[in-house]
Amino acid sequence: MQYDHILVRYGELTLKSGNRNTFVNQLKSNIKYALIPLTGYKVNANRDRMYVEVTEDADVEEIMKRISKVFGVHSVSPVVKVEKDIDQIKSSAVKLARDIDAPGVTFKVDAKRSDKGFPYDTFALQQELGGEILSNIEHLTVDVKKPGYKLLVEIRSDAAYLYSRVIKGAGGLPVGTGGKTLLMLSGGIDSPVAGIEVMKRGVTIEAIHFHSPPFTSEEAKQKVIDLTRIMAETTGEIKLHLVPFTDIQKMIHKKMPENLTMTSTRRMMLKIADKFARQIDAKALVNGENLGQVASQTLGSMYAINAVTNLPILRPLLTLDKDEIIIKAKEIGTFETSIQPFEDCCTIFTPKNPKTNPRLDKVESFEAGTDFDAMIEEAIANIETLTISKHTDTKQEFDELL
Ligand SMILES: Nc1ncnc2c1ncn2[C@@H]1O[C@H](COP(=O)(O)OP(=O)(O)OP(=O)(O)O)[C@@H](O)[C@H]1O
Repeated sequence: MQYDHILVRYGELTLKSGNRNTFVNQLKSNIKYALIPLTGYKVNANRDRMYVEVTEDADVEEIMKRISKVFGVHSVSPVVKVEKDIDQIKSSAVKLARDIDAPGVTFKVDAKRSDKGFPYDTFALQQELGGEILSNIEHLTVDVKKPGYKLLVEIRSDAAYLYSRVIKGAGGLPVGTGGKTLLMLSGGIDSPVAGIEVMKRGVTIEAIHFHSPPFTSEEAKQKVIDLTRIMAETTGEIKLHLVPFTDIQKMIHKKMPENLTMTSTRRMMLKIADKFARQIDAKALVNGENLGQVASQTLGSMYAINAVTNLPILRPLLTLDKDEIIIKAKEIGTFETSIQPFEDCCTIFTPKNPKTNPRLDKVESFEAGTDFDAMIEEAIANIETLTISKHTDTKQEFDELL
């Protein structure tokens, strides 16, 4: 069957009646971005739903797959649009039914009529179309209770729409409608998943990454670029801020007792993220922390680390098990990149026995002996910012260039 439109149903947008136009426009622009560089489509949006008109040579399956991954999309269906004329509707219904025709297959016609002026009510329409299909197609039989296929017909004000498939969308809200956050992005499994989770609620992210060359490699930096690129696939460009962290890490190791270096490292990262978030007008920080997973993520550690900021910290993975996070990382496509073995600055400087319940007053008094604030200012002044989109070179392409 040749489909001429893809019907896009909105998710929670229905709840946001006040800002509906803003939401719809943002979703439209996010969908257009997700479809680059495909051709053969035109996106038409109205307050209730979106129709993407597709030409005969368009790759309808790929277009649907991409749209279904955009946050704010509840579901998509490939549809045939015809005039509200019973003969045209019948002929399209038969064509659709031919696609599912096979021995033993059952079906049911489900009609909806928002145009009450249409001469057939839903029951009569179902009868007409069911009868037409049965008399034209060899194998199909009707089963109204448990049909193998549903053939859906909607009679709306502008036209009639027919379809049989409903593909689940990503849900959530369109990215760009919920303010800005700063994601603390390591090269690990968790933080990219945390970023995607908050984007699902409509917020935009910029990412901040701490690296310590020459202790961390170019490959480790490229890995973070690759992760950002995957996150940017359906959501638009993401700014990635790379903070030179070597001097601060060296100083921490020189001045702090070994078992407090990890706590202090996290506090310095958070101080920088806090200051920088304010500069870019981000209203919250996001990280991939998970309660109890490692020494820095016990309640005691979080208390001592968190004390340096009063910005909200969003921790969307806080209560998940590692295997649940891995499933999500595989779904969004970051897992394979995250497990590449290039070391992060925290891994390299990890102390043998980090304190799992560090005392805040002790950490603060040790830190007070060093002018970390000046070093923090310097690190922020030397941040390198990259704008990453789905067109940014991947590590593989980057390697091929060398
Ligand atoms: N080098 C870094 N740059 C930016 N943020 C970082 C960095 N290292 C850690 N973080 C932040 O701190 C969080 C906890 O990091 P940690 O390495 O302790 O745990 P993790 O559970 O292994 O997380 P991940 O898998 O994201 O690395 C990360 O999820 C991330 O948000």
